[in-house]
Amino acid sequence: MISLNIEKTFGFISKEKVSAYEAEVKAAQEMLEKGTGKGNDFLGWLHLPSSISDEHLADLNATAKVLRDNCEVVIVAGIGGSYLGARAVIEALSNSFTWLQEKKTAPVMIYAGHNISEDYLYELTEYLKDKKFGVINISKSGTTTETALAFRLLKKQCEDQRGKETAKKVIVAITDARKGAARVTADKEGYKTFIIPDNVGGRFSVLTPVGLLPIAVAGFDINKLVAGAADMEKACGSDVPFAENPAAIYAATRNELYRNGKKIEILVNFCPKLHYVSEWWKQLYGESEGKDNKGIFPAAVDFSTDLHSMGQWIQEGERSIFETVISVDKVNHKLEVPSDEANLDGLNFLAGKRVDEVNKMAELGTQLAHVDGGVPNMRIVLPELSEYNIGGLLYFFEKACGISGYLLGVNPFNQPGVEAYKKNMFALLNKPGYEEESKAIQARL
Ligand SMILES: O=P(O)(O)OC[C@H]1O[C@](O)(CO)[C@@H](O)[C@@H]1O
Repeated sequence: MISLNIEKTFGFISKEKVSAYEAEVKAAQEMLEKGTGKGNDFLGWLHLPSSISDEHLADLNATAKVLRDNCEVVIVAGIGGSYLGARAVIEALSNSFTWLQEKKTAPVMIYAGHNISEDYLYELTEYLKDKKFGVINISKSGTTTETALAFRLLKKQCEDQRGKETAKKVIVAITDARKGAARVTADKEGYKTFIIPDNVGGRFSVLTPVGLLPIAVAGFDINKLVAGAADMEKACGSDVPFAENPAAIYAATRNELYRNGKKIEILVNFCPKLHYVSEWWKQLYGESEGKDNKGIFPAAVDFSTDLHSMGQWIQEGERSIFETVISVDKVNHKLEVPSDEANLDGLNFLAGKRVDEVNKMAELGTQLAHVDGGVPNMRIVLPELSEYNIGGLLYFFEKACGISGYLLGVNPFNQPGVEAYKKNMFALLNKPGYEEESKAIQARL
């Protein structure tokens, strides 16, 4: 199970001040449990892990098998919470070069519907031309432009290449039970569908079929992922005392840092496989807390890579940041630094050492340097990258986010600000129904 260490924040905020959040956190947890807080119609994620049935997992695994048996490539079409969770888990657990390996144990997973780049979509459709591919179309609203546009292209190509009957077998829709264009199309075409519950918002949906189906298709054990999340649900439960509850402590610490002028949280990893965990986390916290002119800005870096770009800013720039490091204790493979007779690179002092030992010293050295430079530091340790631990990590962040949003005094479960760009885009594109907005926006150009 993951563990949290906040010792290296204490030069900046006091332990007593963090402990003093106990009552506030308790109130926030009660609001979540009793559904008395803002956004209380979106609390379906709270006890989701412990309520997932074996039958549901079996249905997901069976559908994943159909896709695995019939596809060389599977496209996950979705944006935001409708793709980031799946990508986060799949990339965290996959071989870094999985798509280059000759002997494949699972379909190549590709993501679309998360941008409107003509080149991206053209290149994707070109790549797919000789591939037996399938599509998982994921959209809670069923009307998101980016995803709908990509799906329109992919559906046609799949039907043209594989025939309508096979396309029906290898296209799966994950969407609302009743409404939205994705639902209408799936029902009309007879696709297998999974439902995103009404009371689970996109960014909290990784443990619904939104995340679970693609993760299973990619060959990972969703039963273990859910088990890890369920154990974390217990560990972060409202009955767990504040001092032993990682979600409570994380939420309290980051809010105390925020109240002391630390407006930016940088999620750090020392393992590139975690890049998309950070992307998922950015949406979770950004959409949940960034409103009412408030909220910690969630940023992320991949170290040691970004020590050679953002490292300077973090060490010596404006002191408005703190770091939360995700550290993986045990790596999955062993590789030692070889000795070299000529030693031209001067690295023989590392000969015989594990590469991970060098990485761990980079991590420790960075932590000490950044704390010395005025950057408070929290550390989340994962024993290793596994389905179980990643499941726990995701739920930990979700629970802490719910608590943290209530500590901040916002509704952590809406995202009204996202509509502004959509309204302008539709007005600029003369979407029917936007005539007034179109006129108004044209007058501004
Ligand atoms: O699943 P949908 O409805 O396509 O939405 C995708 C994403 O878009 C947003 O609604 C923001 O526009 C996110 O909250 C969500 O995760």
